[in-house]
Amino acid sequence: MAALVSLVGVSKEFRRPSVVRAVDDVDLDINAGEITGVIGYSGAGKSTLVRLINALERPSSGRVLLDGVDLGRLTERELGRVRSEVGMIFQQFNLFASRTVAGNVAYPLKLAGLGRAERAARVAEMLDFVGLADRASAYPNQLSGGQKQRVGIARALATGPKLLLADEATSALDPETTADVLALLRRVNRDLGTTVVVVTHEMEVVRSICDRVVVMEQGRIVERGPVFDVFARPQSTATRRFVQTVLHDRPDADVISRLRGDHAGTIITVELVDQRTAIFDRLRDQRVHSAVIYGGISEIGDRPFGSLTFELTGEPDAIRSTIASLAEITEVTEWPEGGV
Ligand SMILES: Nc1ncnc2c1ncn2[C@@H]1O[C@H](COP(=O)(O)OP(=O)(O)OP(=O)(O)O)[C@@H](O)[C@H]1O
Repeated sequence: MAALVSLVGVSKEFRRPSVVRAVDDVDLDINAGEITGVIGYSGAGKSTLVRLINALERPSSGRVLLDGVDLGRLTERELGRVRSEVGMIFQQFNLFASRTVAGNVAYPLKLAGLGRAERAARVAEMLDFVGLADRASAYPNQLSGGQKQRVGIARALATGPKLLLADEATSALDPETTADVLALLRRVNRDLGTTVVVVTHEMEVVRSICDRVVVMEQGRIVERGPVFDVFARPQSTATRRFVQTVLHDRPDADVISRLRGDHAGTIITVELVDQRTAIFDRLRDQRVHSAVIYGGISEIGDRPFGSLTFELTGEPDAIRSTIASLAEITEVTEWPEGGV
């Protein structure tokens, strides 16, 4: 897949008040046509990474290429043109309070030199796309947070950029509004073909819309890959912690000891990756009684993902062969009797 953005050995140091390496020797390709999530805790370097991509910051070393063009080699004037191919939305929306919704969306079109009629047509088209056609003459302070971000998206996309950068774009919104704005970003990607980079500290944002994820810690990329793979096999401690914030299907030690109090049988947790029905087929074959006592299934992309915890009761031999049979098709955790 073609990279729209490539970072090659990029570092960014800030020297005041003391030396901080906000981005530390990062190599990264952002694929054209995908939604890439950049996740990390506060201070990991996410915002700096994004500001390097739209040339608001220049790297201390390394190269940033946008569509094959090395941003470091461009003049300020050429950079201006490149920046118009990159839209950006922000946590605090950054709308002009003194301009109407239509005026906000028209602003970048004016800068790009479009005439009045062309501007009006494009503004109408964009407001229609984000579902705010009826609020064109409202002012930002008359809008909800979700509506403000829709205006931000319409404004960012008005000039038809190839790339949309979303820096914590849903962090100031409630969960329901967040889901609406994320659905809109997905539509931007699918319907307009815009490549999207989403900076977030929330794994739910990554789970719900991203194709790929990059995990940052102390300026470095500690993990990357397709979202499904990273959820299924998180490698770093930071990634595992992020994954746990959205997957509530795996019992922890406290849950297991509580379950033990109510269930005298053998307790196992079965990972569920794609093979929803096969697990039940295997359980049906055996002379073992099984009951689901904990678990959950969610989706990543369009694929089911989760785990189920069963209590198995029956003859020890039959239980052993059930577990062996399940282990042929998925990962099985058998919780020891004495606690975990
Ligand atoms: N202009 C600057 N001058 C000095 N230090 C900076 C500057 N911008 C960022 N930093 C420092 O670089 C590091 C990375 O900051 P950055 O904002 O990129 O992280 P982040 O992951 O986006 O965090 P947050 O989620 O809190 O915004 C931090 O230690 C920060 O204090």
